[in-house]
Amino acid sequence: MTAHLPPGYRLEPLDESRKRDIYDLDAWAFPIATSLDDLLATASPLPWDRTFGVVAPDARAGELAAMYASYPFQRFPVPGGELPAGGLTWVGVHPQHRRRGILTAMIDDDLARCATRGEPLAALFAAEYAIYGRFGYGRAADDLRLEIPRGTALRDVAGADQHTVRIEHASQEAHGELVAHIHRAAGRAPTGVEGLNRPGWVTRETPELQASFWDDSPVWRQGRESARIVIVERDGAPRGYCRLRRKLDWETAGPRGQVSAGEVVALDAAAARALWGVLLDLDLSSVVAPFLIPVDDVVTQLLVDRRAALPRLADNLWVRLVDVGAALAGRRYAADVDVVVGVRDDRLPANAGSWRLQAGAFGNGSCERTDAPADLELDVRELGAAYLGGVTLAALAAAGSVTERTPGALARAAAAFAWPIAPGASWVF
Ligand SMILES: CC(=O)SCCNC(=O)CCNC(=O)[C@H](O)C(C)(C)COP(=O)(O)OP(=O)(O)OC[C@H]1O[C@@H](n2cnc3c(N)ncnc32)[C@H](O)[C@@H]1OP(=O)(O)O
Repeated sequence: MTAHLPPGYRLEPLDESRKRDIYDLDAWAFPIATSLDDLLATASPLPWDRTFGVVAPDARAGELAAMYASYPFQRFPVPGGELPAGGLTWVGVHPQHRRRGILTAMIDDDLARCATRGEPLAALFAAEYAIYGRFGYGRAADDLRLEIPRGTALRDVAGADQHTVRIEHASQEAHGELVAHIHRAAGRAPTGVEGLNRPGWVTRETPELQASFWDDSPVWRQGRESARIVIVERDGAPRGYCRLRRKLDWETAGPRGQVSAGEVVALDAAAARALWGVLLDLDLSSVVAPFLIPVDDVVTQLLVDRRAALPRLADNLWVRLVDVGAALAGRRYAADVDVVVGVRDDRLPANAGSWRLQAGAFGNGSCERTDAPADLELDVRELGAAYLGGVTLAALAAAGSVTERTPGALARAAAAFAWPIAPGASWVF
């Protein structure tokens, strides 16, 4: 099913010279109080060779009706490995032009480009939950939002007291390499076991994404201080970091400061305990709110009373299989598996049909087309949901979205597709 733009509309590549038009359109799609000039002063994360606009038939010079971009993730973490993926982002349609099929046409354009570039996956963060399922994206990961009261008790971890602490102004120049190194290492082996990675723990792979992450323009402060960083070190080597901003409010009863913590990332439990110990004891603060954390993050085990942190679940990554064969062969499985999967895919017919997946537990596998009857049948959307190992095929079957044709196949496949580490990205793209 390939959609086309409405009559008279045309798609065109956008380069950096169109930045003002892009930010103007973006501010129409995502209302924001900040002036266009202030927005233009921020570091742009956009990949200029993968950014596209839609122009209406009656457009004034430079005026955009819609846009989208796609980050080039060469090393998108999948269970037990990495694959190229397109990270769909900055999707926006001007309110004047909505609900006439422009997003649908842009999705088709993006998926076709992913296929041409050899990216077997597409991934995104959804602005609204209901938008992307119809296009074959499945909700593949959740994350936790916490509000942890100051002084909340943490369980002890041996070695935590061996760490020293640095608290500094955060900058790319001073901390860029340190943060990139710890972030990547923490995703590659959260338990210290090589190969047992965190799927979806995508890194900021381009210089533009790096610059945007570190950008500390006043626009992003919203009444809070400039960016700071807490680093915990052991024997002089950095083992964990958290970039944060504090905001101080006074009430009759005293100070009510909030700590907006960005990523809280550590290389082992002792470093995590040391880092959270600092965050939960900052003077004049009353609550620490990490932006988002994986659902199985170490802190969920360290909190003596997790309820006190008011945990809430949010959807994290959505995944779309662009090339079912390459995607299924490109990840590892947590149990031996030999299953024929019957896939429906109305958008990308090359994915539709039966695929035989064979793999040994935590080893290499293959996925080939077959004429054999399917053991399991499902839509490509469900395959995307299960792909990172955080949503089980059994849960999808319970909801009527996966059909078992061969008795026993669901249990075996569900165990194999699951992954010991919960998936999720630590930042929103
Ligand atoms: C990965 C990211 O960048 S997420 C950011 C997404 N952007 C935003 O949320 C900004 C504000 N919203 C917008 O810009 C637009 O409304 C968009 C991009 C969400 C939708 O664009 P449109 O061009 O109106 O979508 P289009 O006309 O192709 O709609 C296709 C289908 O999706 C449905 N749809 C579109 N938006 C939504 C929504 N927010 N919630 C539920 N359904 C939606 C339409 O109803 C339509 O359904 P139908 O085929 O059954 O008729």
